[in-house]
Amino acid sequence: MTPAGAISLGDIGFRYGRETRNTLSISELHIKAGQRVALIGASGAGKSTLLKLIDGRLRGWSGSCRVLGQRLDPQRQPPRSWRRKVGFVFQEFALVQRETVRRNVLHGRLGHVEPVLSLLGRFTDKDDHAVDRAMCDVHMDAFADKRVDRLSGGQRQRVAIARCLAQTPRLILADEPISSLDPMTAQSILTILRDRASARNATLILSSHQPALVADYVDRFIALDAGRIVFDGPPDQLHEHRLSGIYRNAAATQHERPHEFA
Ligand SMILES: Nc1ncnc2c1ncn2[C@@H]1O[C@H](COP(=O)(O)OP(=O)(O)OP(=O)(O)O)[C@@H](O)[C@H]1O
Repeated sequence: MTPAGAISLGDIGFRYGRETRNTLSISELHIKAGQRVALIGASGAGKSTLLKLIDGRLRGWSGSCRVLGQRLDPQRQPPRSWRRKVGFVFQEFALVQRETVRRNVLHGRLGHVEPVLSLLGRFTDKDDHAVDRAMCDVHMDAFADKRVDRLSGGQRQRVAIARCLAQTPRLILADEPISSLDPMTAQSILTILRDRASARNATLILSSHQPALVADYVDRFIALDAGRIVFDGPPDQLHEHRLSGIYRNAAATQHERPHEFA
C-alpha cells in the first residue's frame, strides 16, 4: 500500500487505437504526497496522456496505477468520491463558454454537493467562499459576471485554474497551465499553484514547455520522450546539456515517425 496522496505506477503500457508503438511505456514511477512535479518533453512525448492516466480518464492501458490510495481500473471510471479529490486544469480549458466566470468556477464545487442540490443551484456559503477566493487568487474577481466567451485566452486559462482551485483538490493535475499567459501572469499563477498546493499538502503535477520558468516552483522534473521517462530529478540537476539532449532526442525520434506528423 502506498502512502495516502502518493501516486504509484508500475509497468504501464498504453497505445492509442491502431498505433504500432506505445504512447506510454513507464516501468516505475512514484510521486510522494505534497510533491510538486513538472512534466516536460517535446510535443507528442506523452505528457497529456500521462496526466489523463493519473486522472482516471484513460482506458485500455496495462500495468498498475494507484492514485490517492485508489487502484485505478483500466476499463472503468473511478468512483465519484475519489474524483472530487483530483482537480484537472485542461489544456483547452474545457469551460462552458456561454456561462459567466463565477458559474464556471462554481463547477469546481460540484463534487462537494449532492448532485440533486447542484441541479437546483444550491451551493453553501463554504462553496461561495471557495469560489470567491479562487477568483481573487487568479485576479479574475472583477470579471465574475462576465461571460467566458467574451474573455481573452489568458483570462480563460485563469478561469480554468480558478475552477480547479475552488475544488480544493488533494491532487492538482495541470496540462500546460501557463501556455497562454504573459511572463508576469505566468509567474503569479505558478506562485498560487505552488502555495495553494503547499498549504494543503496537495500534490501538484503540471506539464510545461517552459522548464526555465517552472523550475523555481517545482521540486522535481520528469522528462518524457516517446512515452518513456528519460530524466527524473530535481531542477538543479537538469543542466542545459541534458535539457537540449531531451529535445534533440525527441526531434530524432519524431523524424523516424513521419507518418504521425503528416
Ligand atoms: N486521442 C488520441 N488519439 C490518437 N492519438 C493520440 C490522441 N491523443 C494523443 N495522441 C498521440 O499520442 C502521442 C502523445 O500525445 P500527448 O498529447 O500525450 O503528448 P504531449 O506530450 O502532451 O504533447 P503536447 O506538448 O503537444 O501537448 C502523440 O503522438 C499524439 O499524436
